[in-house]
Amino acid sequence: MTARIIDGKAVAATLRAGLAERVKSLGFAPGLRVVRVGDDPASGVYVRNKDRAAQQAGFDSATIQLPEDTTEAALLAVVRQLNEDPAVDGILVQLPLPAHIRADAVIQAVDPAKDVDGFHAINAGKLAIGQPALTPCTPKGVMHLLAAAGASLRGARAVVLGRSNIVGKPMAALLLAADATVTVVHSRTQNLATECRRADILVAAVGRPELVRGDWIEEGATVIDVGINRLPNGRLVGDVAFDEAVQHAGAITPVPGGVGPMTIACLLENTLEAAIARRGA
Ligand SMILES: Nc1nc2c(c(=O)[nH]1)N[C@@H](CN(C=O)c1ccc(C(=O)N[C@@H](CCC(=O)O)C(=O)O)cc1)CN2
Repeated sequence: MTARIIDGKAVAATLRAGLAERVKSLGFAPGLRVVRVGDDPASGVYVRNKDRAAQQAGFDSATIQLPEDTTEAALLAVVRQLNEDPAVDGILVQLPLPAHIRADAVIQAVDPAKDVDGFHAINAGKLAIGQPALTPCTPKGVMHLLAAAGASLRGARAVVLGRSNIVGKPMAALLLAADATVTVVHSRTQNLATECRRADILVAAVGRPELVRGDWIEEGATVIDVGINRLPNGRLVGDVAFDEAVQHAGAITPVPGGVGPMTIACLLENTLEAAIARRGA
């Protein structure tokens, strides 16, 4: 079997075009502010791409760039100012932050109504108990990809590889809400390969280049690769050994061009949702 490739760039472009149409009909431009601290080069690329995508879709978007030696107190003051600004609907603090800043303190300082990353404990808690919430962009993007691929989730065995607050845990909650039977596995799980082989739907989000081999994949399974790992030779690979996996999966996302573009499209979707909820539009 050779898997069908799930084209994240195309799905993201369609989602962004639909959002741009909805923004046009709003009569105001939803406000997004992305805060970047320091000079991490990958973050620089992601933040520029977010800003460009937001502006193209008609959002009022700007990046606030702060120096590497910004103190936690100074960053918290910026977040508080954005919380108070009525023109701002969505706030995102780009991660990773420099080591001297406690990321969690910053995440919990964002007004939950403007938390377009969906990382605040209020939004994470609502998602966990099945209430409407701003939902983390990457797992939300995965759900869009699964829908675009025609994956049927009800009663399917879904395995999430990774247990981060940003991807693994919210991913499991979203799949559970869609009636999948969900197992979360991680670096300490015994017999990872055997666990993964049980999956009809496998979401790999563990941050280990090409950890998932072809023989970890059930014939015909849908494989979503959230990993974005840069090898020393500069090549970008996922958490799944794509050339092997494509021989077993029924459908698979590539890296690049799979989940990554969806993360940005879903940030715009969250910002529009936050704007509508805040302004009663
Ligand atoms: N505050 C947040 N920080 C981070 C998040 C997040 O959701 N919120 N996620 C990641 C980075 N990220 C968005 O911020 C992100 C990563 C990758 C892509 C993407 O489009 N990747 C391309 C490849 C790009 C390349 O060449 O490097 C792809 O996969 O096709 C978008 C967004 C960590 N931080």
